[in-house]
Amino acid sequence: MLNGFTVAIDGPAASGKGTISKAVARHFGFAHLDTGLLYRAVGARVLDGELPEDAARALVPADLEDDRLRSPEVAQEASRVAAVPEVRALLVDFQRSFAARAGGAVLDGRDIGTVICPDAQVKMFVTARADVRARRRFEELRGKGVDTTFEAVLADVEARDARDMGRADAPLRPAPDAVQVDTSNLAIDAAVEAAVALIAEKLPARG
Ligand SMILES: Nc1ncnc2c1ncn2[C@@H]1O[C@H](COP(=O)(O)OP(=O)(O)O)[C@@H](O)[C@H]1O
Ligand SMILES: Nc1ccn([C@@H]2O[C@H](COP(=O)(O)OP(=O)(O)O)[C@@H](O)[C@H]2O)c(=O)n1
Repeated sequence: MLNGFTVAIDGPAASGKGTISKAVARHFGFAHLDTGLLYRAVGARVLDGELPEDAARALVPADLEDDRLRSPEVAQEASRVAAVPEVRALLVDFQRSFAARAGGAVLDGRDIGTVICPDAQVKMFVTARADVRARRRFEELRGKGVDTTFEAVLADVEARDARDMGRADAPLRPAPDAVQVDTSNLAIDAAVEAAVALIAEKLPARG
């Protein structure tokens, strides 16, 4: 009954998209796709010497399991390859098929509500101040043993935001019908509750 029910969650780097997406997927039993991983996997292949378009064409599911994908170096390369229209075009079908799967789906990224799933039943645009996002990502990376500084993480976040908002193809911006949630002063539980309430309102009546 929920076939094709899609939740689109977009926003800048480390705003909390993934955290909210995972939690609502668990809550409603939806499948979840972190679309950033696709661009990160292309970026990782490019760091290994492939050309962006070849890398996007060669992508296989196992690429998404690579431990390196969460590193700041791969994040930077991901935002570079994400500005290449051919790369974006090669990733569209996979994302749309995922969105159409049985049982409902939540996809998080930059252009889900604007380009990939413009007809999504629920659209959220998650934001937070850059210093707050960088602080959270810094703590997360430090927890994983990555050797970095708050300043370096802030620079990464700001550089990627600028590139993601400034590109011509599918720039990062809220869809006109997206509900904007600023998590700067919102705990994870409260952010998840807001998302759950929003989705519950739009779910088709059961029974
Ligand atoms: N509302 C919040 N309050 C505090 N920390 C948060 C909140 N949302 C996410 N985080 C933390 O911030 C980091 C980035 O969140 P994540 O969901 O990975 O962001 P994104 O998917 O947008 O990059 C994670 O370590 C996560 O646990
Ligand atoms: N739908 C998407 C998802 C990610 N991306 C790109 O991929 C990069 C990494 O995305 P991500 O979601 O994994 O990054 P974080 O927000 O987790 O830091 C972003 O900076 C974007 O350049 C995109 O262009 N479109």
